Amino acid sequence: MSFAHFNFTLAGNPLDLDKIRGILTRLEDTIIFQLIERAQFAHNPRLYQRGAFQELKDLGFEGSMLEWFLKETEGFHAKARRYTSPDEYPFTPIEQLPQPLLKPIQYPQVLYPNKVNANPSILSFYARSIVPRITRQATLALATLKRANGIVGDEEYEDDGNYGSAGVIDMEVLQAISKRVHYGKFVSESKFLDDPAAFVPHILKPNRDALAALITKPEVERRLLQRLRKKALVYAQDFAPDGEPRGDEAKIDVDGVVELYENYIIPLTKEVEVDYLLVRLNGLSQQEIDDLAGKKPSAAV
Ligand SMILES: O=C(O)C(=O)C[C@]1(C(=O)O)C=C[C@@H](O)C=C1
Repeated sequence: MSFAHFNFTLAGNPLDLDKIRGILTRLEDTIIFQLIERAQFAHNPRLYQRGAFQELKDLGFEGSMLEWFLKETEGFHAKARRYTSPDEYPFTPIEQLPQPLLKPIQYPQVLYPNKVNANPSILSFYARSIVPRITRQATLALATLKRANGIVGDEEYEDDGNYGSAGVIDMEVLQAISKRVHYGKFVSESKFLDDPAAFVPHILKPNRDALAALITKPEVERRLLQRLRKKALVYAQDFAPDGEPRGDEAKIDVDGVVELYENYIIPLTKEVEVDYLLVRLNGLSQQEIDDLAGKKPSAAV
């Protein structure tokens, strides 16, 4: 017997909102720890620039080194059927990835069929805003070291040459953020089924702002940001051999982690929720839509 199909929701009702929020909370830990890992290295902007490495151009690859890492790694993961799971989304266009070698798993159809994919936005904000922010300390330390060793006037002070190490961590951060953001579809389906009549008119119109207002829960966001700051403060501590906190400089810019959630991860999750709702009635008959529009809410969320 295989339990693989339970993994993406840990069994039970996959649309239980508390359970989905539990998955989002667990992913906070993953994201914070991976950002701490990435913060050890300098910015290394060449990783994110298209065509920065002649070696890749010689291979006929036009994208950035990070995109190359993603394509190669996701190619391998695709063979192990990673992207057949409803909560896994590759950054490389799926048609450029190999077919799974393993037989597909028959996942229960929980989400309404859709093509919503926020990965291009995630990749762009991560490279443009997140990496420079969380690597600032490491980059400054590198510049100081280079200056102390007489390497002055070096424009590449943000570059420590650890492209492999930094890029591998980047991929892990990106995959965790992507999973988190695309869980918005499960959140959205759960909210929709809870009170379809509230959503149907705004989907038919369509009215993004009204849908965004329906899915937004300010108190949940407020508590999330509060919890995230506390977690980041604890995880960012260094410990002495006897287990006492050292009180040194934090291993990560805690404000940077909170801003990442506030300015990018939560807004993008909401965008995915709204985008998903906008296609939620596609292909349904008028009768089916009327039935949904006439349904009573099951419980307050
Ligand atoms: O928990 C929810 O209800 C969600 O929709 C998820 C989320 C989030 O990204 O964390 C997004 C929108 C809500 O305002 C609250 C939280």
